[in-house]
Amino acid sequence: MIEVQGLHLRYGGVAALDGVNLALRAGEFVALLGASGSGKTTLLRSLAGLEFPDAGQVLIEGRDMAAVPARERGVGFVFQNYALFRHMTVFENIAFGLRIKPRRLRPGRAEIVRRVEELLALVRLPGMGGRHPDQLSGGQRQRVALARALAIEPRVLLLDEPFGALDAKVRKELRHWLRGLHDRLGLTSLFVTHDQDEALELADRVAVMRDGRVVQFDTPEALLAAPADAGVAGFLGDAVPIDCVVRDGQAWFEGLPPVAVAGVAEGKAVAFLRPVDLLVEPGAGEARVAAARQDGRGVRLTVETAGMLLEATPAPGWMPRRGEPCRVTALAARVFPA
Ligand SMILES: Nc1ncnc2c1ncn2[C@@H]1O[C@H](COP(=O)(O)OP(=O)(O)OP(=O)(O)O)[C@@H](O)[C@H]1O
Repeated sequence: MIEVQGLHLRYGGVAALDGVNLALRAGEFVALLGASGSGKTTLLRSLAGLEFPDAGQVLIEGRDMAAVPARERGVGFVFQNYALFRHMTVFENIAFGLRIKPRRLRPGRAEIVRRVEELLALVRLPGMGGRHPDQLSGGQRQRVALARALAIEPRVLLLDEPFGALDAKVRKELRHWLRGLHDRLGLTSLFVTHDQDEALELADRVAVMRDGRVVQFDTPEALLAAPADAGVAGFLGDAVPIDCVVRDGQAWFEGLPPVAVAGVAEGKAVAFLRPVDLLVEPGAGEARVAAARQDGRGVRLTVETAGMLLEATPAPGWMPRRGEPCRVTALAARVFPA
């Protein structure tokens, strides 16, 4: 559906894209995840036809986009803080998406009214067409921006941190709603975020970018279970890196029992452990409860062992008390040579 092959783009001395390869299937919702400056926005803008790569190819539905201008790519685009036209009403903002269509595809006036009403209903803002952007909440404004992007009936939707500026609760609501809309409309979507929770929760597959490249492209489950390298492991799943030594098929730690590892070279290594990987039981052991509190998700536990503070998971039914001695077992670890 969307194929990116060997994409390179330099800004002066900086390789913003350094050989990007990525292939999205029709109907997929893919998150593009990466640290600031890893090239996410540049990749999205290249797909939209707003940047021109130095080398490589972008194919959409098998067609090479090199000579296809942005407005003819059939791609809808939503940015973070998408500047709606402030002097225009919501209706006019959305209609703009239709009016910029090439002349031969541009609908007539009555059709535009009908389509805008339909889009307002779709983004759950019926009857709001007469308002100006400054009379809307941030979440409502982003939905207008989405309606404007959807006005051209794109097959492909590109979203660059569309909810980045909104508070956590609204953001969470909108992302689930967006995922539903994507499914209903049968879109193929690429969603930029630097929020791993957002990526892992929403996407069918996640492309992790670093230094202008896609370093791993996988399902959320596969990314968490088998990160491609230490960089990806450290970026995902709240994992903490802990030094260890690999010997006889096990990783040996200070202050933790060894964990079986397969296929890692013997010698110094670094293990990434998430809170769910560390099971803590009450009773005499090397570790101590450093902090424990209950919240809506269960018990949040921090243990101290060998001078390290580690977030961990308490054994079922146990409410740990601060200072209590305990034993920590690592259930799994992702280990890479140091
Ligand atoms: N117009 C530009 N001129 C010069 N350098 C640029 C330009 N746009 C981006 N860059 C550089 O290209 C690299 C990739 O930038 P890009 O905006 O694609 O990253 P990003 O992953 O989207 O970052 P963020 O999460 O901060 O938005 C960065 O090093 C950035 O400084």
